[in-house]
Amino acid sequence: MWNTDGPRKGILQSEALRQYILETSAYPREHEQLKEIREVTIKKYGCRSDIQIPADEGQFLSMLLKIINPKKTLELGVFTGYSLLTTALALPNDGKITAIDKDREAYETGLPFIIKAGVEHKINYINSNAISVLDQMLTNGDELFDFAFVDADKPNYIHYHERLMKLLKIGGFIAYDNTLWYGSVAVDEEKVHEDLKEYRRVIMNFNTYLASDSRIEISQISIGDGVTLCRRLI
Ligand SMILES: C[S@@+](CC[C@H](N)C(=O)[O-])C[C@H]1O[C@@H](n2cnc3c(N)ncnc32)[C@H](O)[C@@H]1O
Repeated sequence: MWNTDGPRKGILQSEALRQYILETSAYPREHEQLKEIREVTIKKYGCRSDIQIPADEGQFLSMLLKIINPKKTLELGVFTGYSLLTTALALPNDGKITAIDKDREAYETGLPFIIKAGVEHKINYINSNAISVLDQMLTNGDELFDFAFVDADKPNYIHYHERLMKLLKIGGFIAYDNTLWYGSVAVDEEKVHEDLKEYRRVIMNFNTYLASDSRIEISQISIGDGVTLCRRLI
């Protein structure tokens, strides 16, 4: 099925199928406070709310975390906290998440629901530019992470990856969001809407970069807007 208008015109992507997955399996099982974050985000940010991860991706992330059972995790790109609350709920009681974002107002929009869910004690929120925080962690020689979820500015993904290769334990995982860029990666550039072109190139370059990185194994998953899961081997 093809979208017929808007910035995703001509992109092979089934909105109907996506809606089916959300309504049949994701929304009926969505945690009450995740639903509240989703709704308050739509109310405050309108169309821009679609930068938060969708409910089905949240449930995938939650299951993945329960399998990995990490104690120390990192999130780059929090926005109003949908993926953050998902992670905090999935972590064991002694698990911690360091969450970095430069937009405090967005974080504070979702914070009342994180508090209501009773998991704020697992969160260390840092209101800053992610690259400078990672550089500071490298300088400090901080304890290594078991898991990282990356959903911040796409042009920095390669820079995040190089830092995370030093900040992640061997055997640890990184999940990169948006690695299919609304499906545009699979469409010829001339058919892609102008609004998607710049980051399409950035994401395609990043995907090629990851595919040739022998320090990791990877699996690219078509959920949400695409997630690439990496495991550090060396
Ligand atoms: C796609 S949104 C994150 C969505 C979030 N994971 C969720 O589930 O709602 C991207 C976020 O990255 C943040 N961001 C972008 N560039 C950043 C940077 N250089 N350092 C820190 N945060 C950044 C933005 O402020 C924005 O809140």
